[in-house]
Amino acid sequence: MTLALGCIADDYTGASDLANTLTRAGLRTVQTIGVPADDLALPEVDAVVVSLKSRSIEAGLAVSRSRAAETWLRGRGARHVLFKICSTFDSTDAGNIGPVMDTLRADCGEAIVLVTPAFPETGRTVYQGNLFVGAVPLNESPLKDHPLNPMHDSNLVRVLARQSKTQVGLVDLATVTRSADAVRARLAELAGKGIGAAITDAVFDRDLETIGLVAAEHRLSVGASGIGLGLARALVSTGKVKAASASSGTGAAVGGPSACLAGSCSQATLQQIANAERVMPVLHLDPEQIVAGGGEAQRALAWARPRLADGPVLVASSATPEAVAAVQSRHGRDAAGHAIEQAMADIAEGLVQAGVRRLVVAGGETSGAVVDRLKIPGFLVGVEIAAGVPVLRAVGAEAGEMLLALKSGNFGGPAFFSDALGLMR
Ligand SMILES: Nc1ncnc2c1ncn2[C@@H]1O[C@H](COP(=O)(O)OP(=O)(O)OP(=O)(O)O)[C@@H](O)[C@H]1O
Ligand SMILES: O=C(O)[C@H](O)C(=O)CO
Repeated sequence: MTLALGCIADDYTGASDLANTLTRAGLRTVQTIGVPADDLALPEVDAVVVSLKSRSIEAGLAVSRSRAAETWLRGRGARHVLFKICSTFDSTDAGNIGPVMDTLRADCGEAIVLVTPAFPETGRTVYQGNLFVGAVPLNESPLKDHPLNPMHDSNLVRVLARQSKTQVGLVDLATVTRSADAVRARLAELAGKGIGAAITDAVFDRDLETIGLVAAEHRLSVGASGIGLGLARALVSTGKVKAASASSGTGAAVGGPSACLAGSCSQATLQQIANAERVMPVLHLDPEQIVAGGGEAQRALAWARPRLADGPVLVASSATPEAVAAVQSRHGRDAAGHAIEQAMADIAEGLVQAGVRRLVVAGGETSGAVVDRLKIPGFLVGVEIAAGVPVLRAVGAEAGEMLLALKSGNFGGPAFFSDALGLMR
């Protein structure tokens, strides 16, 4: 295997999102869970997205796991590595984007790293270094209430500078729209001043194509699916990769019972759950019972099992920012988050034991806990359900043939759960 592009994603939904984008841009792509075991049978691909559950863990651990992934990717020919972060730059001042970027940059000897979370397809744009979610700045968006990484500053030059050891500069939109050469010159100017990272403006896909052309000449970049799109288009347009047609289906039908799990507390997911209640049974978990070890997962499985024969069910821990804050104030943000993630994993394990082979999971951390518990080592990318969310076919899963959809909290349309199950046959 000689990779054209290696990617390290800091959560599983983000990895799935990026794998979807690369596939649709013509790169044969596979998503792995962690660094793959040597005996995992992977197809011949142009890109590998190594999924880590590293976004909200201690920075040192995030760095060591990212370095192991980088070593594996570069050992398989990846000249360029993309460190895939959230399009809403989910992180705190304690890390992890800055520390991981600093280490990967030192490892590959890169003078300066292009950084942009822009992903216009999902309404993420960057202007003068400020990240917008739709029409509002990041710090005025629902991401200000994120349970684990609340975002209170939309100026990413400031945000990254607080996390990184290097100085952080800006490549503004006027430079990006001027030309790739103008971007190259700006990067050289910044690097000449000892600046090691540059937040790069992007508002349209054409800006990402310019950025991707320049980024592909470097060894490392940091961003979301948007820069992935730019890199993929650059690899195809420069002839480094022969574009492959994206999957038109999800392969052989899997069948069997289906279920949905929602741990994301995003505004989008809350709306999607409310809409799902009109078409499938929905159980809302009690986070207090989960944290107290009150058998909430067992209660959920006892509720779900007799309903699976009649159709899909949805089990949700998701709650409003106010309710989440109340739970966190009583039990601590990390403790509450971890306990609920593990309860979701318990429920997923029980559902698979009950025969479920088609599973939709909402939330990156939630997906990480579920996929790890199901011991799924990798995924092939199927059809796109919504921007940033494909159907995934498990590779090497203990349970055998499975289809999953790992939905980023903020992604998907109002009827996402039904839409997903309709494509997961
Ligand atoms: N009712 C609740 N109270 C407190 N915390 C909760 C509750 N429900 C879920 N959580 C926690 O909130 C966090 C949600 O993070 P997760 O990454 O799963 O969703 P997300 O951030 O919306 O998704 P993405 O990262 O894909 O955008 C998890 O740690 C989860 O355990
Ligand atoms: O870039 C995004 O928003 C990705 O989908 C993600 O990282 C979700 O956790």
